[in-house]
Amino acid sequence: MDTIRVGIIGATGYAGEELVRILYSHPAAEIVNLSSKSYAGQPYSKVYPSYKDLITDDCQPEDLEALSEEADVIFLALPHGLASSKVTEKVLQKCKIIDLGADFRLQDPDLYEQWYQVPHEGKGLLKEAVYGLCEWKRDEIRKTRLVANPGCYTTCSIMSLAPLVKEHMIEVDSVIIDAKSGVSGAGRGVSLGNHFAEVNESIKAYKVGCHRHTPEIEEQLSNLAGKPVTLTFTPHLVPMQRGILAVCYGKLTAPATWESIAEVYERYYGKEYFVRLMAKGEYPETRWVKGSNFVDIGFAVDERTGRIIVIGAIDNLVKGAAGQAVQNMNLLFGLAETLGLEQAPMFP
Ligand SMILES: NC(=O)C1=CN([C@@H]2O[C@H](COP(=O)(O)OP(=O)(O)OC[C@H]3O[C@@H](n4cnc5c(N)ncnc54)[C@H](OP(=O)(O)O)[C@@H]3O)[C@@H](O)[C@H]2O)C=CC1
Ligand SMILES: CC(=O)N[C@@H](CCC(=O)OP(=O)(O)O)C(=O)O
Repeated sequence: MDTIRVGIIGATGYAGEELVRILYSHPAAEIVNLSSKSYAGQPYSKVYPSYKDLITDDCQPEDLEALSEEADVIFLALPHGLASSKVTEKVLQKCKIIDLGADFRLQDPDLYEQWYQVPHEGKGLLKEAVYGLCEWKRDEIRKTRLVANPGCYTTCSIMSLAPLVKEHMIEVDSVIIDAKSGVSGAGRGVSLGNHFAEVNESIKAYKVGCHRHTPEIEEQLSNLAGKPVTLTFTPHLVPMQRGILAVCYGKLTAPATWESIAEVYERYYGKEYFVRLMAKGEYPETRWVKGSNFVDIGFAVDERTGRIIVIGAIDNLVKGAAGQAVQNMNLLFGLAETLGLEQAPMFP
């Protein structure tokens, strides 16, 4: 097996660091570049002392074009609005790109500009960008040069709802997603709303009715449904380091039992290594997926109201970011999808 040469831009952020953690042990990958704006010239192990004696390289100033000559794949783990101007045809001719940010996720650039309030500088590349939700898009991912790695809330929500939407088993205007995230979902940058005293022993909803993952979930579910899906998405910040729990409600289009729904989930996910379906009466918890690339999914049918409640749990930094990005890399290079990603969850 040839070694895949990997560059990480934005290596000092939480998603970048999680890429480093996973790729460090990946049997077919070698990290050849760790780029940073603020820490260029400093040892990576000084930014993250957990890598003392493991990674001796310094952070490099960012130079995507030069790096594309050296690397087979480059991960971008930057705030939204930057990747769309950095990824060019010239870069893509030399290497593959996996963008962990949002710039290439929405197919419609107007929708992007409306929700993100920044201009999209790479409109010409949107057509070939593939939304990297591996379990649903693997054939397209294998053929592309540019992967738009999904967001953390979106991964958890879409994975939880997709079989029902695809099979037209829930009303497309009835979906409500009530999701909770650990604080690492907000990144390493310090902000008033995210420091310890502000989040500890409290829980808050935020960006109510206006979170930018709403159009991303709607667009992907609409593609699966073959008609527009509109939904309500409410994110919450909870005092834990990692994890997303998405509790998704929908009105069933026809009466169903737990067993009949379970049969559908089994059909779509029964052979998926990273999807773990719960038994009747069992529901996912973030602590059971922490540090792993698993998506745990459980559900209940409320026969009284005709509603279904589907609950999904992921680690936001793994299946919600770096783990899924490495899963995408494995697909791009024809490797086993699970390579380097078989870590058991960590507990507590
Ligand atoms: N955290 C999460 O759970 C998830 C994050 N994502 C996405 O991944 C991306 C990175 O997120 P995350 O790691 O959390 O964010 P962080 O704030 O932790 O890290 C951001 C990184 O981007 C770099 N950076 C910031 N501004 C600039 C700039 N102007 N030019 C170049 N580099 C810059 C920083 O570099 P430095 O400080 O070294 O200068 C740092 O390495 C985002 O798009 C985010 O939405 C997606 C799913 C989940
Ligand atoms: C807790 C928290 O703040 N989470 C982030 C989502 C992280 C993520 O997935 O962001 P992107 O889709 O932009 O990549 C937020 O709500 O903005």
